[in-house]
Amino acid sequence: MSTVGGGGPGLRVAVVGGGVIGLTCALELARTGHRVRLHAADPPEATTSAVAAALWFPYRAAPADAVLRWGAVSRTAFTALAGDPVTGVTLRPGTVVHRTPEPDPWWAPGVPGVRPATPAELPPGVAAGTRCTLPVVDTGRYLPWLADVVRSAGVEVVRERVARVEDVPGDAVVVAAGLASGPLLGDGTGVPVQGQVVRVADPGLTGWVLDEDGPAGLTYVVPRGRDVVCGGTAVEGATGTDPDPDVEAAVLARARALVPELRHAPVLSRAAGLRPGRPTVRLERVEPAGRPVVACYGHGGAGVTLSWGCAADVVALV
Ligand SMILES: Cc1cc2nc3c(=O)[nH]c(=O)nc-3n(C[C@H](O)[C@H](O)[C@H](O)COP(=O)(O)OP(=O)(O)OC[C@H]3O[C@@H](n4cnc5c(N)ncnc54)[C@H](O)[C@@H]3O)c2cc1C
Repeated sequence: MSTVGGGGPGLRVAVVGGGVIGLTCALELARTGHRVRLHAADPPEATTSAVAAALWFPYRAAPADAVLRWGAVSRTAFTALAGDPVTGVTLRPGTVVHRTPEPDPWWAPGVPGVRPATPAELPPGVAAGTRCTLPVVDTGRYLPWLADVVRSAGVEVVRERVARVEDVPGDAVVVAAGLASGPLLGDGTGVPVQGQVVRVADPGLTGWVLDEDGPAGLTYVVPRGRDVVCGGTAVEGATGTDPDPDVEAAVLARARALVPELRHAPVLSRAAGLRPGRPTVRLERVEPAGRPVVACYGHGGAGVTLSWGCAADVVALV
């Protein structure tokens, strides 16, 4: 066994992908004692992960039972990180809006303290909702922090685009390259789900609002202290990543209708990204004979939400 990366005496493990999934897998593998090299085509700030709001919420990810399990592990991890401001993670109360009565949301078993929203906690014109406190991950701060922790754990980071998994050196390979993972593994079931956000100045909001089924489309408002992320869109099959001014105007109008305090908040920045959609998250050992290849991708609109739970399973599979 030759040496790849820094760290302990375990296997030489290559991780392909340096978004939230690849970084978290690399960290957990290094902490377990493996010698890890991370191959990433782009820096963290140029990934889909950097576009995410990111509220802990299991949006557009399946299967439900595994998603709840991965989500619960991640929620615990983020709750611990929220104690340290440098991580960019905070715990914030908020309301999930229900356009039709939903007394027991499917995701609620993973979240303690879930209760029906009181009328005062509901946005204008909304009849029902669920109230809870969830992690909010400011990816603009979290990803650089995570990348630093990854390097400190002895992971060697290589900025390169992998063309073939077969060519990647190592005793085991983890494919965690988001939308690019399917093509690397001959899996054609992935689909981009384009999402656009606009970030405005935070007028001092205390809570987030999520309206998945709004009459005019998906809407969320996620305050992060230095800004508020307003979204969003979910366009299956669209591949553009340039923010569209008309879409932005519509997103802002919906966000301001839900949270009138945003009416005069100036726009600070904007972004669009491609969620790695897939019928189900793929987390399995795909080449049991010979060296292990572990697939970890297809997290849809919940990659941040599932990151720590999926990384724990990846470690077990490696
Ligand atoms: C508008 C929007 C809002 C969102 N909001 C949330 C939210 O609130 N909560 C939440 O949990 N999730 C949210 N998401 C979803 C979340 O962003 C994704 O699920 C997550 O970023 C997927 O992470 P990933 O690491 O798999 O992929 P990515 O972040 O896309 O990273 C892929 C990595 O692989 C690398 N790569 C690709 N091809 C290769 C190759 N051939 N060789 C080497 N490296 C390669 C890339 O350079 C990159 O480093 C949102 C997404 C969008 C677009």
